[in-house]
Amino acid sequence: MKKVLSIAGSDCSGGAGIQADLKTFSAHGVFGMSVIVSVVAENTSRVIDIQDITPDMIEKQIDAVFEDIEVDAIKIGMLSTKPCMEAVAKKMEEYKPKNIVIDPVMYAKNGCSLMDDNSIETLLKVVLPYADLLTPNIPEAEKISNIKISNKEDMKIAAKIIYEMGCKNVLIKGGYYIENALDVLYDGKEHYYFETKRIDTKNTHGTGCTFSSAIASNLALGMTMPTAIKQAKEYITTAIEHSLDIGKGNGPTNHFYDLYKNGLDVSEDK
Ligand SMILES: Nc1ncnc2c1ncn2[C@@H]1O[C@H](COP(=O)(O)OP(=O)(O)O)[C@@H](O)[C@H]1O
Ligand SMILES: Cc1ncc(COP(=O)(O)OP(=O)(O)O)c(N)n1
Repeated sequence: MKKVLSIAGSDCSGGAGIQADLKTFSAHGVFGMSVIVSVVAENTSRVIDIQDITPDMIEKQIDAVFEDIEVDAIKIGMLSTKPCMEAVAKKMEEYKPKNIVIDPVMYAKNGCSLMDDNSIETLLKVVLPYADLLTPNIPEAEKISNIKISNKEDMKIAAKIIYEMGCKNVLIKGGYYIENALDVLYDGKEHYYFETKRIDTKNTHGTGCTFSSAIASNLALGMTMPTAIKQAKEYITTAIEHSLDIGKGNGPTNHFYDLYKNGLDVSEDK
């Protein structure tokens, strides 16, 4: 069984962060592991508070995984402060794992900040170079590239600017902000486009976490980058199409729709 690690924050309401990552790993048939970087008191409507795990404890969690288990891919999500970023980058340098997908989480969909604004330089200089794939959404890509993104052409330009900062591939996700759900990949040579119709739903909590974890799972399973993204795009689109009206705000996506769509038989006399 392929083994995939999430290094991210915990969303107690279950739709985003570590919880979304582990559900996504299970839905892909890979063995999921987690290093918790921050504990976030949040739900489908708001972020109440954030408590970071100490850098020393982040490092020890990463050591505990790597001294024992071969890791086939990593998804890195919310890194709220400079010390958290430095701890994770130090361990990436030490263990040099393959297939690192980094979702540079800055804000939750409800607008609440998940990253200290003063840490962006550290994110770009210390963390970004470890990314086999960086997956910013439009506001994150605007912050990183320093350009305004309003259409596909802007996405292409921003992707090139971000690629030049040192990641191996960049995928700008246009789901929430561009008319169609268009994502643009740039690998240093070519642009690739992944496009679906925009699904009219408010229940999109955790889409970015789920998408990046699906890509990491697919890379662990041996797919090439474009194929891993194409398959993950199909997965996230289905998960959004069948998203769950749970909570009072933006409900979560449905990670196990494919598993349950025909009715899971849980009878005992089989
Ligand atoms: N309403 C939607 N309909 C279809 N696809 C969507 C929708 N919202 C997001 N997506 C897709 O979900 C994935 C995650 O993107 P996005 O929601 O922009 O990330 P984030 O959660 O980081 O803001 C992308 O493939 C994006 O195109
Ligand atoms: C703990 C934690 N990590 C990341 C996020 C942001 O997740 P994302 O997939 O971008 O989903 P939205 O917050 O935009 O719905 C989070 N909320 N919590």
